[in-house]
Amino acid sequence: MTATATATARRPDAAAAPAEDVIEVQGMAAGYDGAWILEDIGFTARRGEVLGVLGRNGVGKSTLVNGLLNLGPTVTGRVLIKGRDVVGWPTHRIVRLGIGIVPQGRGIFGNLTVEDNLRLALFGARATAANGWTLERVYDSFAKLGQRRHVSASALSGGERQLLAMSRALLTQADILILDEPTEGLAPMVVEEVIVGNIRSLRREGVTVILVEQNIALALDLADQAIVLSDGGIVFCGSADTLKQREDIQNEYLGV
Ligand SMILES: Nc1ncnc2c1ncn2[C@@H]1O[C@H](COP(=O)(O)OP(=O)(O)OP(=O)(O)O)[C@@H](O)[C@H]1O
Repeated sequence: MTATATATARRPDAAAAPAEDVIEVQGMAAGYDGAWILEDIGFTARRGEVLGVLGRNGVGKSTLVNGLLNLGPTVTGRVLIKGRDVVGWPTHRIVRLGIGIVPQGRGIFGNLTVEDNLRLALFGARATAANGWTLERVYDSFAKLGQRRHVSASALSGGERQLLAMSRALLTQADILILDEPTEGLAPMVVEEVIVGNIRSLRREGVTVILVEQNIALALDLADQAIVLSDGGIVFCGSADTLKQREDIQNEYLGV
């Protein structure tokens, strides 16, 4: 049922940076209270690529990505982030390697302004080895946030909240960004205008994106590589282009 594979296909417009593996997972199990949700998980993600994490509701996608950061689930096996095995590390130490997460539900402070939300993220950032993200760069890259910097975050639209959450993660100096269902609850036009374009530009800048998505068409459009989870393991690991052609896998495991 499970499969471990390293997928290597790259899109022609992939970032020019060397395609080093920034995440390498081997024989990982993750679960809660002594019961494993996922076992024998193995995959790699390369710098500047989008990796889609797909599967039906409740299959363990959030458990997997939260496990990478030691954010709740119990994890065994090997989780190498930029070559360091982080299993057992506290989350704050893992984050310092340059990996950020935008959790499902976004995790922003509604009673603070947009700018205060961003400044809080900067406050916790590494003092050295910065990835170059500053408030000014956020406002340049995500113009909508610049226009609304003094507005309370609770007044933002769903798409703007998602941008704010992504920006907060980038300001912690992340160059690996985990997005857990970024399109959830957003209108199709907002998804297209706000999410798709910005994920593409992050990728062009060399940010590695781990994209957990229920919207399979969108994920396959954005992703270079994909893994599909089912029954506690990986049932597909390979290029998004291959998965696009595997209607059997899409039908059986993704309900397409
Ligand atoms: N904190 C927790 N404690 C115990 N069980 C949990 C916890 N979080 C999730 N689970 C269980 O782990 C399983 C996988 O949940 P998870 O949220 O990882 O799936 P998912 O694929 O992300 O689902 P969805 O697409 O609905 O967000 C579910 O059976 C869920 O009930």
